Amino acid sequence: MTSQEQAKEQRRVDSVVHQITARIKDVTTDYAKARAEMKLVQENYSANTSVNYVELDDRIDTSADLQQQRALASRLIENEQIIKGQLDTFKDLEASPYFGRIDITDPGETGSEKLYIGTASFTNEDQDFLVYDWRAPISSVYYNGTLGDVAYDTPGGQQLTTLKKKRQFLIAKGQIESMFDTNETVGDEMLQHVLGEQNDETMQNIVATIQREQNDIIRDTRSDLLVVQGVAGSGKTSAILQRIAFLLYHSRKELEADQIVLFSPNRLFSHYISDVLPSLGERNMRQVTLAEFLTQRLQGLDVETLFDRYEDEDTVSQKVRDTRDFKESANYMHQVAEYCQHLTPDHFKFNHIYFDGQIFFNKSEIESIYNNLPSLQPADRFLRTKNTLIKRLKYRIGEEAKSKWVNEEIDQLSDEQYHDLLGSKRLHEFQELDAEVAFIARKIVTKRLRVVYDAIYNNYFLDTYSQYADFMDQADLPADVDASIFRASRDDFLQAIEYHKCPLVDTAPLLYLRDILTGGGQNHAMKHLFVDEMQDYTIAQLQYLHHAFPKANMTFLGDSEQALFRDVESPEALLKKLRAAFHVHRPRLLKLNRSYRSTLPITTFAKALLPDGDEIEAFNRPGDLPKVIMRYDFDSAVDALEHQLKTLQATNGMVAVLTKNLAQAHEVYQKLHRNHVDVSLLTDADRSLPKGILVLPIYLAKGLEFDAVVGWDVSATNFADQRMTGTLYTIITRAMHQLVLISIGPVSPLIASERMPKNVMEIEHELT
Ligand SMILES: Nc1ncnc2c1ncn2[C@@H]1O[C@H](COP(=O)(O)OP(=O)(O)OP(=O)(O)O)[C@@H](O)[C@H]1O
Repeated sequence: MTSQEQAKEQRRVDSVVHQITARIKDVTTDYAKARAEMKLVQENYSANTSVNYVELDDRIDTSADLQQQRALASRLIENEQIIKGQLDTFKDLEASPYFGRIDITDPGETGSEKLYIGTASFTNEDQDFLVYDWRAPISSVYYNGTLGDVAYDTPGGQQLTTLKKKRQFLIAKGQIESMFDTNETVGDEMLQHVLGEQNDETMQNIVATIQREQNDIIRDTRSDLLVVQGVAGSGKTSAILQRIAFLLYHSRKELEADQIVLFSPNRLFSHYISDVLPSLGERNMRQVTLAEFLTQRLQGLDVETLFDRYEDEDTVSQKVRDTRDFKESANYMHQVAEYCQHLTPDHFKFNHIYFDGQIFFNKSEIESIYNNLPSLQPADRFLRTKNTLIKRLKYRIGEEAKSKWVNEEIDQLSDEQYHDLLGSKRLHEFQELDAEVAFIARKIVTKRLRVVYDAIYNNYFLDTYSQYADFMDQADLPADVDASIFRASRDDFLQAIEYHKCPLVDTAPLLYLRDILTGGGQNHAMKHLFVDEMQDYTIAQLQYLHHAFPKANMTFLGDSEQALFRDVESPEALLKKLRAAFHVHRPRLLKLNRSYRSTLPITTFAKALLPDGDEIEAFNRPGDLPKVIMRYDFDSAVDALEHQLKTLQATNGMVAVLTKNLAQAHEVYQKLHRNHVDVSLLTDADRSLPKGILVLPIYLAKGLEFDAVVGWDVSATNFADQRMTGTLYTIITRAMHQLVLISIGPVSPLIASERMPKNVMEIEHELT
């Protein structure tokens, strides 16, 4: 590229930046005005609330007034936020207005048109686009097309054009740092530059360098189930976030950020990705971990997490595993649904409803209400039972209101308490005093019997735990499941419930059963459901999520090779299972085989670990060979670790020691800490990554990446067989630039295998 050409492009950058700066000035003035207006309304609002609050007769007028002011305030807040958002976007554009240029010639035209593409659109006063948003229909030409004729989708249908030139820029602080012309989707020079950088504490957007196959995921608006199998570091998480930004842009009117939910692997991850959408001018979607979601739905129970399960995974027998596999299968969930559909009233596990230690509604009464209803769907019948109970409760409130104690209580009321009970009713609104007293009496009793109402409302009259145990008693077991082990798992469930705990394996079927019988638990407002690290979910859990968000399109992303503590499943087999379980219309499987995160030597090493690692395509970024260090006792292994950490820290920002489980993380952390090494131990409760050296179990590092990684104790004892391949592979692929593995005693057969070429690593034995 000639320097003349670069100077010409720089002049355009200067001109665009100049116009953006001018716009920032205008918008800053608008913002100041919006804030001043907002402040005025707020002051007015608080003055009104304080003056009239105690004057009873003014209450109603004031509240109407207040409501108006509240509405005005929320409009102003919204306005202020929009202006603030614009301002942030323009400030980002001012530093780096665009990253790409395409020259296109439309059919029938002779000359070509230059379009510049950036993170957001910018138009001048004549409404000419100086920068196109990366999500605009025309921008897909930049990501998808090689030079020549290309087609792109627009709301009006497919359009054709000829792509004459594609240019990439790296612009910082208004200066072009480098630019390249490329015929590829996005040229490798640019990627080399971006990927070679040190890790930031949070993830960055990748809009300037989105690859063609990632673009397919991002711009898919057709599929109702999109399953992405992507190797470690292939940009699955990045693709999710850019996809969300894309969907929000394309359905501005119909889709809000909080109608999108992302299930993320852990809380650290939630923090790690939190800056991406704001950097693209969008609000973050909702984020939840599976453990948080289940705990929220099973309030009062301490739900076992996947992390708890990993901790004692080594001790589980094959027979127990078979039972667990059954309970996590689509077949089991199907049996739950069938059971609920065919449940007869005499098999319902109704509970008495108690008040003050006495039975208030007897379960036989509840059963007979249910029994006398026509045979509808279980949930409808349950709802009607609930309504009948509420009616009966109201009747009993009416009766109770006539009793002596209530009258006595009314006599004891102070004026203020009396007014409070009247609520929105006004004094003397009743024609007769008796009516007013009767009203107050009902209020008193209603308040007293609130617990009964709550018990009905919250469906406490159905003992879902016993019901689920009853389901297990009649479940149809597959041949490989041992009846006595299954029976024991039923007893374990009931025993856990006694202690207010719930085994993870039972959560999805239990919730499913509860929802079908009681008609709750479905969120119809959610339009998109994303699951990252899908390989860590069971089919039963995914099926429950589909049930819980029935209107949501689903995007599931994962890497079957990163399944922790279990065997790998092919993506095709998984899609087949999902298809059968979900009854979707437009499923699609996409694969990402190119890995971007790690250097070539690290990816080559990781590939060699996997039986079908050849499918992984490494991005060619140079770096040191991974080091495997063997020591023969814990103390000398820690010495080696300390030494390595010192070296790694000199050239790397984020260094992590990754262990198989929390117990080992504790052990290493304590020893390092005692030796005065500045380290932090991360646990499930942590939400952000501190600076310096980190020690954490691998399951908390899922989805994350570090400049340098030390894999702790990759010995034959710790990583004994192929069931640990996924765990080891996940550890290795967290490293961007440097990787060290330390083994106490002989190294794992997974590393010392025939398949592993010796030239992919540097081995250091302890000299004894
Ligand atoms: N097109 C791209 N341009 C620039 N960087 C990219 C691109 N795709 C991926 N990356 C970078 O590669 C790294 C890995 O991406 P990401 O975390 O999205 O991968 P992943 O498939 O979710 O990984 P894993 O399954 O191993 O957690 C990140 O640093 C990301 O920024």
